[in-house]
Amino acid sequence: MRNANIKSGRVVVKVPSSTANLGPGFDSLGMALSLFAWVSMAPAEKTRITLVGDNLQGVAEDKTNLVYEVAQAVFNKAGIELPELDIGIRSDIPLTRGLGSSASAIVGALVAANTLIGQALTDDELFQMATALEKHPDNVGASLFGGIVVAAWDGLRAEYIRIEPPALLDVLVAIPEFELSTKKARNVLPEQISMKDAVFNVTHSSLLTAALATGRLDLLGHAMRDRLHQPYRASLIPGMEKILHEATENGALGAVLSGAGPTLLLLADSENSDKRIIEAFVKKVMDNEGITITTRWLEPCLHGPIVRLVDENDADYKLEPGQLLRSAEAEVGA
Ligand SMILES: Nc1ncnc2c1ncn2[C@@H]1O[C@H](COP(=O)(O)OP(=O)(O)OP(=O)(O)O)[C@@H](O)[C@H]1O
Ligand SMILES: N[C@@H](CCO)C(=O)O
Repeated sequence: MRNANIKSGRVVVKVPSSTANLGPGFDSLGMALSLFAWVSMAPAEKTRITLVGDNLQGVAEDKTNLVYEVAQAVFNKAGIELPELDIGIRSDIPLTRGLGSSASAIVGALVAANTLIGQALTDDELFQMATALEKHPDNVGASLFGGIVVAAWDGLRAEYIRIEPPALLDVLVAIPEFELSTKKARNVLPEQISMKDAVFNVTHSSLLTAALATGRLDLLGHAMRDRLHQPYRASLIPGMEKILHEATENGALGAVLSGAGPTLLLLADSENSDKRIIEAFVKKVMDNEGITITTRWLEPCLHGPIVRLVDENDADYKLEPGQLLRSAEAEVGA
């Protein structure tokens, strides 16, 4: 058993959501977004899990909860026993919509648990664990490091490089009311693709990465095209094909399926794009398909998790986990 430096207070972690793939960078490119989840964690006599807000319906409130399980994986790896936890989770990230809700929960749990045990694991160990749990590094990399992450995982080890997102990039997400699990959206993908389509994706993903790294917003429309996953997923998301094909004619820099979907993501130039036209176009297409969507303008999030250790003996923090998370926005930063 490792000599643990277990913190006595409560850890509160704010984690960004993420979009994966950015079109051709399937399982490789991710970008953190300004929509957040919070995980709070403290050692306890008996495990309690408190869910806050409307976005966590159906999430387990016992020891099968993803956040609890991931925390235990951290303690196991560090050789520390901490079986009972008081956990609070608040999320503004809708579940199973392609905005990395599971990745943010995994990253929040990893960082909170690791903070509780005095940073026993390195950032690299957390990234390797997160990738193995999520099975691809794009969402977890973005939530863990912020900005844009270019990552590759060979099933054993993941490597990444973080890129600072171009300035002046606005992000419209159109979130359908229906859910689409990553599992279902991966099941429609073919086992094999043609050399022609493979070459298309390698070249476009490389161009996209270079365009993002050098701020060439003018190339995004060309570079964000994909033949590896979006064409196969289109049947699951009415309106997607039209939005992807016509986005640039309607003022966007480019449009893609966000992660495994069903959310659609459109990029805009915050100084030169007419955001009203882009949003009206998306709403009209989805309305014609009879799909109800929520639209939100977001920005790339430049930071990974923000961590705060609070002393529960402090009168200000004598709060239930739920209340603490409600005030977490103010405490841990907007
Ligand atoms: N905050 C959370 N706490 C516990 N479990 C969560 C939390 N957020 C997500 N999950 C789990 O993750 C599942 C959603 O994962 P899934 O990969 O299907 O979608 P996603 O992560 O929202 O989308 P994508 O991976 O395409 O971006 C939920 O059904 C739930 O089981
Ligand atoms: N790269 C993954 C992301 C899922 O969130 C996919 O598209 O299946």
